[in-house]
Amino acid sequence: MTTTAQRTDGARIEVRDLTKTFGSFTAVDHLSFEVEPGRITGFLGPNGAGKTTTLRMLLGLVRPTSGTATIDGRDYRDLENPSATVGSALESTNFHPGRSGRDHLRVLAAAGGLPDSRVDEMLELTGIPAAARKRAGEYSMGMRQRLGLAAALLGDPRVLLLDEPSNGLDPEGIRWLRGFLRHLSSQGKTILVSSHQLQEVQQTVDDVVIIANGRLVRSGAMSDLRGAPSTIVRTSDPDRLVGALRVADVMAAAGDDGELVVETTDKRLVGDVALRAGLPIWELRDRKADLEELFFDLTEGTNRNLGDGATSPPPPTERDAVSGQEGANE
Ligand SMILES: Nc1ncnc2c1ncn2[C@@H]1O[C@H](COP(=O)(O)OP(=O)(O)OP(=O)(O)O)[C@@H](O)[C@H]1O
Repeated sequence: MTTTAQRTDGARIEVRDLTKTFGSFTAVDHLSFEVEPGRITGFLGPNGAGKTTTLRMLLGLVRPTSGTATIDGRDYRDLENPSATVGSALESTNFHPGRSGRDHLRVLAAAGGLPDSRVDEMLELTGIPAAARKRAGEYSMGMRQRLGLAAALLGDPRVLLLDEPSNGLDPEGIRWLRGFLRHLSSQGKTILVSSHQLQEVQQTVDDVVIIANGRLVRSGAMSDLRGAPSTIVRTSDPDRLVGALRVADVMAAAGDDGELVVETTDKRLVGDVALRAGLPIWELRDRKADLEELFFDLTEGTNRNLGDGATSPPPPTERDAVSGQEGANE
């Protein structure tokens, strides 16, 4: 791993007041957010929220109606060395089915002026060296995802844009991807990952950007979004324990299924208060606020693809795509 061994100079992604309309339909609506180097950022939203359209604008594949989407301070098309700046894997399916994984990467490497040795390094790095000679049409979904990742990494880019990279990976593959992205971010790379798999995202990302109906609904560090950590406790008489905790200056409220949510992480304190009150402890554990809960609270009922037609978009056309570049990076 010679080329990925050092820490890279960070490159920020900046989306400012970005809007994209298709006819009368607004797919992305005055969206602003930043993605920082050395961090993994999850890009979340219900189906049709505008994630892919935003990623395509960042890659210069779709022209914004207004606003800007820059990488390292520039529009994609103004980057001096695009393949060393940004790598992307937007879809995992569009490799030429008759071409081997290695040949596919060689074509991309040649186009980017990179040596063939880089191809073998990337096949190794993404765990598919044995599949190098196999035709891409025979790859499993998980292997196509890894090949897409290998293609994205060819130019050792400072920024990675990945659309649903864990789709089709088995549990071992998902664990591998998590470690792999963590390794890349520790080198200072800027990683933006769209995903629907919230449990997985929760374990992988440092920051999230959540959008709905093309608009930002929340962004920030996972640790801030989760709210204050607290403790779950279960006992025979929850009301009495709430009273006893209040005397000890600790607030508690009823949660689901007879449990209490206590506003402290000090489990020993909760246990001592219960003991003094003569109450049994049936369960005592940390409560980590759930990304899934937060996501549904923020985006409930906003899936435009399930609408009644009044708010649905027109059928996709290619006329708004930047001519000649459509699909160039995929
Ligand atoms: N070329 C196009 N012409 C018309 N409408 C489009 C076009 N491209 C995207 N849209 C619409 O814009 C909206 C946002 O689509 P987009 O693919 O960006 O959403 P997404 O958040 O990536 O969704 P998913 O999670 O399903 O991939 C959708 O309703 C989609 O149908």
